Amino acid sequence: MIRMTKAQKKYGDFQLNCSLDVPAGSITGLIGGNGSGKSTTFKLLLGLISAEGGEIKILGKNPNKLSANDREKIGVVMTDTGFSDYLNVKEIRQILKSLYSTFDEELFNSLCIRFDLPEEKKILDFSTGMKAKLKTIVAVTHDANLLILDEVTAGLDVIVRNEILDLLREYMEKNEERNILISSHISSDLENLCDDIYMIKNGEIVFYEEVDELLGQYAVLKLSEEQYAQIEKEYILFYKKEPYGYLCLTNQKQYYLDNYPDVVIEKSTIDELMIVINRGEES
Ligand SMILES: Nc1ncnc2c1ncn2[C@@H]1O[C@H](COP(=O)(O)OP(=O)(O)OP(=O)(O)O)[C@@H](O)[C@H]1O
Repeated sequence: MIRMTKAQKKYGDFQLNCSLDVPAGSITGLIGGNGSGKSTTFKLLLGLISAEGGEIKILGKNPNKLSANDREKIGVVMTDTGFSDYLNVKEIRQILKSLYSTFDEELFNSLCIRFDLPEEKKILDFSTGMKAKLKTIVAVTHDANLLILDEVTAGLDVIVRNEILDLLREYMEKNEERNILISSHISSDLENLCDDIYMIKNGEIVFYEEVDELLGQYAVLKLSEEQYAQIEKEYILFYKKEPYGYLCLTNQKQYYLDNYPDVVIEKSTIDELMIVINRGEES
């Protein structure tokens, strides 16, 4: 559904050079710190900016060649796009009706009721959570095959975040050909939602793995200087110097459990993996 091969874009000192693949039927996460290139990647995919090199395919086409019909099949949430703040839900429903032949008004109405979105209040007076819910409802109510969601959960409390994640799971359950590409810097959101995760740093993909593998086989080892000097480093992917010694990321947790019973091996979350990868060195 999505294939980017060395897609390039330069802004001053920042150089994006991104390759990623999102097959149909999956939820893929793009994770990275501030300014790592997540939004730039999404803008390239949607043809909102043009690439300076590489190849980009979305729904099998170059983003600039997408027809209006193709665009109906893509649901989008971007941080800096959306409807005018002076519109209300009622007016937005009318716009969606004329914009999308596939707009599901019944679903839109029921989701607005479920998420307590008032009909007459201007978006200007919506809270951050209400705006995020509305943007997500818009993305999932025109029968899109693909959702591209940039930081849809940013700035939301844990309850609203979970409501939105549930909505995305329901969207996926309706059709096994659907898929989602979602970016976030809240990795726990992605851990509970995605099938696989790309990590982007300084415009380049530095890491890719399936979430089941990440949670099953990966671990962070906490080593003293002495332990670090002695340990087998073949299965250490990244390491990070700490005041007490080293944090090391491995994808062979069992090997270290079996062979180094004295080493502290933490059951790692994606947040911890991300810190070692982002702040550490490749082994
Ligand atoms: N239109 C632009 N003009 C100049 N520089 C830009 C422009 N858009 C993005 N950049 C730069 O490109 C880099 C990547 O930005 P991008 O918005 O893609 O990061 P991000 O990973 O989405 O960050 P965040 O999580 O903070 O939203 C940053 O250094 C940013 O300043």
